[in-house]
Order: sequence, then structure tokens, then C-alpha cells
Amino acid sequence: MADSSSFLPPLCERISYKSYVLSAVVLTILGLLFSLLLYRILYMNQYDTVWVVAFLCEACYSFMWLLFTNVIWSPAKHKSYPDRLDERVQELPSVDIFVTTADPVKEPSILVVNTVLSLLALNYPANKLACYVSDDGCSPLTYFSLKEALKFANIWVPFCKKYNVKVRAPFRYFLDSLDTSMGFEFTKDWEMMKREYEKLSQKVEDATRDSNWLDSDNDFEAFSSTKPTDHSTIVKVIWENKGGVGDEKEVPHLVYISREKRPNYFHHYKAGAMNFLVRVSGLMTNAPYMLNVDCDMYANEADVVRQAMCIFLEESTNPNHCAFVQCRHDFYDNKSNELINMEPHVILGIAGIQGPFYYGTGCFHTRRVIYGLSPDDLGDDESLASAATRKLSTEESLVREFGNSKEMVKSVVGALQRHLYTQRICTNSIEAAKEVGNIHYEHQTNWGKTVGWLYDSLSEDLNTCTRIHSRGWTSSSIYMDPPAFRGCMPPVGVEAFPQMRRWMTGSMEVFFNKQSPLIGMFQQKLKFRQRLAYLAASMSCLSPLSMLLYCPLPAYSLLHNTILFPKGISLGIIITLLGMHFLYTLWEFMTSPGLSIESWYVPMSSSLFSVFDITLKLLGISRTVFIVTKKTVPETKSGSGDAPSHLKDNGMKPDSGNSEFVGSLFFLPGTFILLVNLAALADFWMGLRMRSRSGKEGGSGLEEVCGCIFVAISFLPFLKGLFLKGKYGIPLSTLSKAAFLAVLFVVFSLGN
Ligand SMILES: O=c1ccn([C@@H]2O[C@H](COP(=O)(O)OP(=O)(O)O[C@H]3O[C@H](CO)[C@@H](O)[C@H](O)[C@H]3O)[C@@H](O)[C@H]2O)c(=O)[nH]1
Ligand SMILES: [Mn+2]
Repeated sequence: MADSSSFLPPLCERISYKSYVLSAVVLTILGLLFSLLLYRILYMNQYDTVWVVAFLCEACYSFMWLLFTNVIWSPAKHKSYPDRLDERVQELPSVDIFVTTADPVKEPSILVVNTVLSLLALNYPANKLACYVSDDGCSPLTYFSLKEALKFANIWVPFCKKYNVKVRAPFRYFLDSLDTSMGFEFTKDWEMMKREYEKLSQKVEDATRDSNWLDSDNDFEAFSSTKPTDHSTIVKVIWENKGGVGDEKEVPHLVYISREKRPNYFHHYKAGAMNFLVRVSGLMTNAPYMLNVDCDMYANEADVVRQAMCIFLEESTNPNHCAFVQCRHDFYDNKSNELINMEPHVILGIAGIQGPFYYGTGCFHTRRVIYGLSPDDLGDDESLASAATRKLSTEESLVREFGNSKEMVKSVVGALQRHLYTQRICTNSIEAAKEVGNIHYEHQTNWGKTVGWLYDSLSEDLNTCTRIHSRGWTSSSIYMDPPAFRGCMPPVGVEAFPQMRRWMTGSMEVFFNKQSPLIGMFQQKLKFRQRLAYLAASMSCLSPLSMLLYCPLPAYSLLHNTILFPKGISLGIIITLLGMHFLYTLWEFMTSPGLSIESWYVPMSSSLFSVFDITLKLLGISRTVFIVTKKTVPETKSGSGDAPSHLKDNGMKPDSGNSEFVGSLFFLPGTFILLVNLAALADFWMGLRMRSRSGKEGGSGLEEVCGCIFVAISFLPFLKGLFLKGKYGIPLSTLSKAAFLAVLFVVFSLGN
């Protein structure tokens, strides 16, 4: 497809991003950490247990810092030139777009609608796109909203293309007031679009409040007497772009699907939904590329598909060419950038090795790679090598791998052999699509094992891309400003904890499962440095955990009157280390707007809980659970002054008490740490104990006092939480539990 003439300018370029200052700082911190470890080893026999515990924590932290140094060492990104695409490519490849949603309460339909609208209006020929929405909530409201969205799309898509609108999610677009300099016609169109969008959101809102009337409509029959966890497969072609030529007035296919669910049958959460999406789209449109986004992630850059195609088409000449293109995404509630604070240098760092990880959303995948293809299976010119072709010729093995559906097997063979997209009628495949959504369909096949999105981890993204890179593929990153996709992130507080806990648990699951970066050290085609990056990701809980365990140590040594920190000149190591680390953190804060002091506690506490989760899983006691993050529709300053009320309060029932409970427990470790350090300081200053410290050689001193003060100051914002009311406040039950544990700790430290 890409023209091979070499004199044409490239479609994309790889840009190196190395910062020598950052590398020097990170290396110095590493050097200091290792000197500290050496010091601890040399004096190990002179001190007691707290010295050993401190050594272990510091060793874990240093190990993780070493891995981190590897990650940030050679950052790179891709810059693409979509303007050159038209002169290089006669026919653009088609792309299937997947949107997943799971819960109409936590993920308000108006958000899903906006995401879908932004995707339908992408700057790409409409006959080359198809949008599939998977609904794990089996909600008639979602289906209804999409049907209404389609009506609006018929005017929205031509409007966006006519005026080359940049951000094509209406709820964001209408945040800006009308630009009257664009002329009379534009003003007229703009006002009409705004009115129509308000009507659409009103309709969705009305239906949210009262969905009983849906029962009377025949089209909703499939939803009658269904429960999210108990229903048959539903496949609805909402819009079919029959015989489209890709002009500006067309709207791409829009399909609603919801796979079969039965109680007591494990459905693999998002990974399961993705695999169903792959199959249904395989049957209907079978595009060689697939873009997947979470339901809250609208496209923020209309040209994003063209940008991704630049990379795929340019890289197709490279033997281990690009398996997926991960786009930068960020979040529009600016309060909440906290949890992704390290992204720029970490993401680009990994991108500079074998290619970025896949982060679950805003990513273009190659269908063939998702079907399990390896670079070795390819001959020249992207065609299949003869061995791979032979494998395809036995239907039996294909059925074993991809499941017992003739149509599916045919579509897989077509995709692997890169048969050019021929427009098919989606509605003809509805029965076949329902068949592949059956709960038994994947039984004894390779779906979730070697084919599709992989199971056995809550972080299906990390899990899936580990395997892709292990087969020798590379990946690329589109990291542009403004980011290609935007979504929402819970504010720091109760909702943020389960999400961080899930990420940490999910990555640890990868550490222990078949994809583990520790396995096959010398067999797989994972580059050594990429393997270390995966090791860092799958053990990401280790550094916050070691920090968490470190925090009560100054209190212990003060109470126990024992030494924690080196004395004399060697104390310089600790002071320099803290100073450097402080400067580094400050730099991170400055480069990540919105980062707040509170945010560093989230990973610390989550790490403890995810270690708990993974232990229960490894012992076979319980399974890990995917808790869907609650998305909020932001308040908008609607030009008319009266924003549709869904934007203020969606009137839906608040979250179940469950996550509040989970949230309150998350504050336990922090409250405990704060209390014990305050207790140790109180003990020291107020002379509550009769024992004289100064007289005893080798007892704790000013260093340990400073340690306690440092920890207490770090937890001061946390102290605020003790006094806050409402859902972000620390409940009395947590406080009393923490106080109880703190008393035990103090008694233990004093008496031991
Ligand atoms: O049973 C489920 C559970 C979730 N989802 C969808 O998965 C997506 C991500 O869920 P969310 O609760 O928003 O999780 P986040 O932590 O915000 O998501 C990040 O982390 C996940 C892995 O933990 C990745 O899958 C996501 O792509 C990534 O954005 C959403 O579209 C959900 O609708 C399903 O389709 N089915
Ligand atoms: Mn999300």
C-alpha cells in the first residue's frame, strides 16, 4: 500500500528525547542509594533488627530505582506527517473502532455518546471506519442513547468536517463560545448544532430518569427481563453505511453489542469484552487495524487515525515492524492528573527501547498481531511465510484456536492473509455475531491465552502487550500536544484507591502468570532492557510498599532508643539523598500540572492492599475483582447559561456503600503511620518516659527525631483528612482502628 519510492519524504520520524540533566540526577540518586546499602552492610552486626529492616526496604527501593534508571535512559517518540499520506497512499486501510462500557450508572450514557460522536466524526473516510460499542451493563439506556446519538451524528459529522472542527466531542466543543469571526453561515450552523445537542442530552437525561417507557418499544425487546449478569447476546446494527464512498456527509457503521452473561460464569471483564469486539468486528468489517478506547475517552484530535496510519505504513518496511501505536491520553478534570504523574519520561522512556506499553485505551492494534501472528510468520512484502500459510490450511487447528464458527475461521484467514477490505453488509452477520458471543464459545480455544486480549490479569493491557513484545514486535508512541484522547480520572480520594489498587494487583498478576518478564529470559525476543521495563511495571508496588514500611521505623527507633540512621559523616549520604530526591520530586511536580501533595499516598496505601489481593489469589482463596471507576460528567459553562441538568447532577443513585468502605480502609496505614510518629515525638519531647536517653551509648538521637518530624510533615496533608467531613473524610472507625494499632505498636516498641 505504501509507495516504495524512497525519494519521497518519510511519513513519520523517530525523535530522541534524552535529557542529560535528568539522567545525571537519577544516576546520582542511584549512587547514593548503593552507598547507603554498602554502609548498612558494613555495620550490620553492630545494630539491631531495625537496621536490618531498614536495609531490606532500602534494598527494594534501590532495586526499583535501578530499573527506573533503565526506563528513563533513552526516551524517544514518533512524529508523523499526515499531510504526506495522500501522496504516498492510494487507498487508506480501514479501521474498526471499539468502545467498551460496563455500567450505565458509573459511566453516564451521555459520556459514552460523546465518545462515540467524537469517533464517528474522525477525520478519515467514513466508509473506512466502523464503530462497535460493547456494553457489559446490557443497558437499554445505553442502546437508546446510541440510537439518538446516531440521529445527531447525521448533522454533527458533516458540520465537523465542513468547518474542520478540532475537538469533535460536543460536550467539550460547546464549552467554547461561538467564534463570530467565522461568518454568518457558521454562526447559523453552530447555533443549530448547539440546540440539537442540547435536545439530545435532554432526551438522554429524561430516559435516564425514567426508562420504563423503553419496554413498550419493540426494538428494546431484547433487553426485556435481562440483568447485567444474566442475559443472552445482543447485537444491534444501529447504522450501516451501505455502499458509502467515504464523503464528508457519511457516518461510519455503528454497532451495539452485549455478550452473553450468566451468573457464576466468569466473563473476564474488559479483556472478555475486547475479545468479543474483535470477533464481531471480524465478522462484519474485518479491518486490518483496530482502535480501542474506554467509554470516557473522546478523541481530542480529529486527525489521530491518519497519524497512526503514517506510522503503520512507514514502519511496514521494517522486519519487526510496529504491532501497535499507543497515543497519548490525558484527563480533563485537571484536579486529577495526580495518578499519572510520572508519565512523560516513563512512557517516552519505554517508547525508546522496544516501544511503549499498551495503556488500555487510545491504542491502534494490528488485527493480525492480535490473532497471534509473529514477525517470523511474515515473508517479504507483508505476506505470510509458507510455514504460516500451511498452518492456516487445516481447518481443525483453526477451530481449536479461534472457536467453532465457520464464518469466524474464514474471517481470521482473511485477516491473516490481508485480503483487502471488501464492503460487506453488517446485518448479514448478526446471527454469526451472536454465536461468537455465547458464553461457551471460547471454551477450549486460545482466546485469552494466546489470541486476543489476554486473561489472567486485571491489567489486561500490560498482560497483552508483554506477550506482543515477547514475540519480537515493536510498538510506537504518538505523544503529541494536545493529547489525542481525553478522559476522566477520579479525584484523589476514595474512588482513586480501588483504581490504583487494581492497577497494582493487575501488574503483579502479570509478574506471576505465563507472561511474566522473568520467564524465558533467553528464549523470547523481548529486548533485555524492555524486559527490565516490564519487570519494573509488574513489580510497581514494590517501591511504594518499601516506603510505606519505612515510615514507622523512625518512630520505632525513637521509642525503642535504637539507631536507624548512620552517624557522623555518613549521615551526609542520607541528607544528600533526601535533598536530591526532594529536588527530583519537585521537578516532577512542576512538570505535571495538577499534582498534589496528597497524591503520593495513594500508591503507598494501594500497594499494601494489592499485596493482600495477590496473596489471596496465589493461595487460591479468592479471585481478583475489576471495580469499574466512576466517571463524572464535568460541569460545563454552557453558553446559554442553563447547562442540561445531566451536567450538574445526573440524579442517579450514589455509589454503593461498598467502595466507601474500601476507601475508608485505605486510610488506615496512613493514619497509623501519622499517629505512631506523633506519639514517638510526643514521647521524646515531653519526657513521658523516665529513661534517660543521653546516658545510653548507641541510642537514638537527633537524627531519628528529624526522621519522625520528616514523616509527620509528609503526612500533614493527610492529617487534614482526619478533620474533613463527607466522603473524603477519614471515618471514625478507621481512626479508632489506627489508634488501636498505634497503641500496640508503641507498647511493642517500648517493651521490646
Ligand atoms: O467488566 C468490565 C469492566 C470494565 N470494562 C470497561 O473497561 C474500561 C476501563 O475501565 P475503568 O473503570 O475506566 O478503568 P480505568 O482504571 O480507568 O482504566 C485503565 O486501566 C484498565 C486496566 O486496569 C484498562 O483496561 C483501561 O483501558 C485503562 O484506561 C471502561 O471502558 C469499562 O467500561 C468493561 O468493558 N467490562
Ligand atoms: Mn477509566
